[in-house]
Amino acid sequence: MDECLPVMNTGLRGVAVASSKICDVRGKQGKLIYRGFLIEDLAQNATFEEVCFLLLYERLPKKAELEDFQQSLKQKRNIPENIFSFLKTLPADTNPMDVLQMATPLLVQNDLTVGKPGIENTLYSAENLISGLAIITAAWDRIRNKQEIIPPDNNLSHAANFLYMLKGKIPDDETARFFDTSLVLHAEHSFNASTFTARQVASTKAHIYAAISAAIGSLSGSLHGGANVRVMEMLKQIGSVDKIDGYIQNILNEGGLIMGLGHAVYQTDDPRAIILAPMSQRMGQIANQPLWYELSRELEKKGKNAFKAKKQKQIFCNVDFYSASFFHAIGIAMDLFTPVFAVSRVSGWSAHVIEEQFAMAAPKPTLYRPGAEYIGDYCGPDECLFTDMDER
Ligand SMILES: CC(=O)SCCNC(=O)CCNC(=O)[C@H](O)C(C)(C)COP(=O)(O)OP(=O)(O)OC[C@H]1O[C@@H](n2cnc3c(N)ncnc32)[C@H](O)[C@@H]1OP(=O)(O)O
Ligand SMILES: O=C([O-])CC(=O)C(=O)O
Repeated sequence: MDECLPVMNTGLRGVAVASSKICDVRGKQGKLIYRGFLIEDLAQNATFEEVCFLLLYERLPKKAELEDFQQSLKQKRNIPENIFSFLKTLPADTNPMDVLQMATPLLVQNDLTVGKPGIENTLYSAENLISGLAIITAAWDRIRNKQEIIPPDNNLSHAANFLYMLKGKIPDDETARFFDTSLVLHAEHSFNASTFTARQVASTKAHIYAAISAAIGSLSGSLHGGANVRVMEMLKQIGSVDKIDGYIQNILNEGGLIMGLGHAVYQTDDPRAIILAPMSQRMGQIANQPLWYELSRELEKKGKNAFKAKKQKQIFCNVDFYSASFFHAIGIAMDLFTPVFAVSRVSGWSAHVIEEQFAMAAPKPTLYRPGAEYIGDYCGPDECLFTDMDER
């Protein structure tokens, strides 16, 4: 290896690899900020569409701008029919994250701007992706359950339309608003693993569809967005409050993970979990299923205490801890939790792809290409000698 700065085997924790104007995560304080605005403020006051505009266009929209933006997203709900035909060829048990990752690049078909220079073209693609991912996710759930695909309802917001296309029923206002807020909460989180993936792909000058598809793959992992599914599996496995202690002891003794706890950046509770907890409680009450919130609440307390006793350090809730029981309460299938995360995060990923490709926060675009310390063989002081097959 030639001279390289040694930040090896640390997962790049604490290493800043780029400047960004999109998001600030202040881990010690538990603050999450999108383009200067606190997440608490956005969750309280902004719709998902407003947040998408903020992330993509760097400021909150004026009324007319928001209306145009909403209209533009609605127009892009009509994805090419052959995407549905493709989905219908897949086995019904295909993982929805794999489906989303496979189908996302097909959205390129109704985007004549791809490959053309100019930020306005990539912004068009970003809107196409924001609309498209929601449609694909809802349609796949219908197709795999042998139900008719529901056409979009352009009187509905992005959040309400997604739930409508998923279930065939227009959600009540409270559910629609809560779901919209959950999309706001999941939209952006600086250089998390999937966003870094998207930016790295974008840095090669690959188009935004390639970057988003790669990011979906990255999000699917159980240490990242895929944790929300594992949280729900864990809650189901525990099943009742009296089983929590035993579950925790087993998991910690086996060196396993309590899903939804721990974070690479936050050293306090994730502000999104703090907002999601009462939303999960409320939706659980409405669905007449208070158990999952109650289990989560107890598991949080007991899990944190047991972790402290075992490791002599604290652990905190991340976004996936309460999103699981929240999504469950509003009737979203467990294996759709991570696709729903992607349906929201595509907005943040897109903003990052644009920032990366158009050097919006840096002097010029740069290809990511870190080094690695080679610790493999040299077969002696120099390189190995190639041996013929029958001499090995
Ligand atoms: C949207 C998101 O991506 S949010 C994260 C979603 N992921 C999860 O919820 C999965 C569970 N959590 C984890 O695996 C981790 O906390 C991560 C990957 C999120 C963050 O990890 P890091 O901050 O890098 O911590 P790291 O993995 O080094 O763990 C530090 C120590 O805490 C332990 N630890 C971390 N999280 C947990 C957990 N949830 N349960 C039990 N132990 C844990 C580790 O085993 C490790 O122990 P050790 O020091 O004895 O080896
Ligand atoms: O920032 C991270 O590492 C993970 C996370 O919480 C997110 O992507 O929302």
